[in-house]
This record gives sequence, C-alpha cells and structure tokens, in this order.
Amino acid sequence: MIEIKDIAYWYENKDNPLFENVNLVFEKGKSYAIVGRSGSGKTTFLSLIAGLDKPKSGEILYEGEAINRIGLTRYRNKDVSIVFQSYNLFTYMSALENLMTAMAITGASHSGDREYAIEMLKKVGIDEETAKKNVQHLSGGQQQRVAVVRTMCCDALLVVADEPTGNLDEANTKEIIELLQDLAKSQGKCVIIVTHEPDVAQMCDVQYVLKDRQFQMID
Ligand SMILES: Nc1ncnc2c1ncn2[C@@H]1O[C@H](COP(=O)(O)OP(=O)(O)OP(=O)(O)O)[C@@H](O)[C@H]1O
Repeated sequence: MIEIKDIAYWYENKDNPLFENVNLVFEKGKSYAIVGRSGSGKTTFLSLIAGLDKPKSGEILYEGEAINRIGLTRYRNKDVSIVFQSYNLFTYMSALENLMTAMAITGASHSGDREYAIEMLKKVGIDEETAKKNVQHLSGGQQQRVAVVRTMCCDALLVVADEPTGNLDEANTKEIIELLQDLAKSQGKCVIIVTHEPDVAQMCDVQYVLKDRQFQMID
C-alpha cells in the first residue's frame, strides 16, 4: 500500500543524511514496528510517510500514486491517521465530541453517526457516561484508547503511531498495541508504530531497525 522508493532525508543544519537509499514496502492488514536508537530519525521517517514533510530525494507512493501528486493536504486528511504519544485530543471536548469532530473533518463514512461513535467507545471499555466527560478527566490509558478509536472511526487506511505507549503502564501498553493490531487484522489497515520498547515491537508482524541510515528487517 505504501511504497518507499529510494528516499533520503537530512536536516539542512546537519552534515549527514539521517537515512538514504531507503526502499521499503508496507502492506495493508499488517502491523510494523520501527525501532532504533534515540536520534536515529524514526520520527522524521514517520513524518515523511504521514505527508507532514517531504523527502529530499526519492518518492513515496500510496496505492501506486506519488503522495505529492495526490497532494499532501488531501493525503493527510483522507488517507492517514496519526496516533501520538501525547494523545493529541481536543482537550476542551469530550471523548464523544473528539470522535464526532474527527469524523466530520475527515468526511468519514460514519460522519454524524453519534450512536456509532458511542458503540466504538464502548468496544474499548469507555461507557457512555465517560464518553461525555471532558477528555482531561480521563486517565492516560483511556485518552489513548480514545485516540485509537478515532483512527478506527476514520476511513484512513494508513495508521502511523509515534511512541503510542510512551506514557502508559504495562497493562495499558498491551491493550493499546492489541487495539492497533486489530486495526490491521479486522479493518485491513496498515499500521506503522515507532517505539523504543522491545515488547511492543515484538507484538508487530514485521520489525525494522533504523541503523546506519538504513532500515534492516529484524528476524
Ligand atoms: N526540525 C529539525 N531540525 C533540525 N534537526 C532536527 C529536527 N527535528 C529533529 N532533528 C534532529 O534529527 C535527528 C533525528 O530526530 P528524530 O526525532 O527523527 O529521531 P528519533 O529516532 O525519533 O529520536 P527519539 O527516539 O529520541 O524520539 C535528531 O538528531 C534530531 O535532533
């Protein structure tokens, strides 16, 4: 679904590229982990896949079409959903309002369907009463579940997650990764997770390490 063709990237104020000659394919229905030492460029790589920045050379194809041709704004809105370490929910809204807003902004097929949003939240253990509370009154684990449900409710087929369990305890970590796995297995999405936690990486179908400017598959 995503094809990385010979990309390189560097920041202008740095001497060396973070990565170069990168060729990778990410498929639908699979989860991927990207690991690597701090500062190796994992978040930067995710930002390129998510269309938040452009590679210096090479190109990224989504369903066979260069994302530049699709248009980065359109690609980000329609095709990509992002899960952040810090949840990135609208903090002045309830969980339910967050979902309704995300569906409306992205023009999701369930846009406007309140009952659907409530049902989806129930699936991850957030009852209707909790769903109507301001998200700041929810625990970190609950907020991240809302963020993952947000990606479930939107039609985007590509889900990228940057350290999605960085602020969570072991039990919540397992639950969030299982939910992300389920997005790949049940909804046929392509899930790419950056993590520094080996346990999280091992739960994914495919693991890559970013090392010496290259991505190497871990057996
Ligand atoms: N906007 C920027 N301008 C210049 N350099 C940057 C910028 N953003 C990141 N960097 C540098 O690029 C390198 C890669 O950063 P990046 O955040 O992609 O790494 P990472 O592997 O995700 O690290 P971590 O695991 O610590 O989150 C780092 O040396 C960082 O300081």
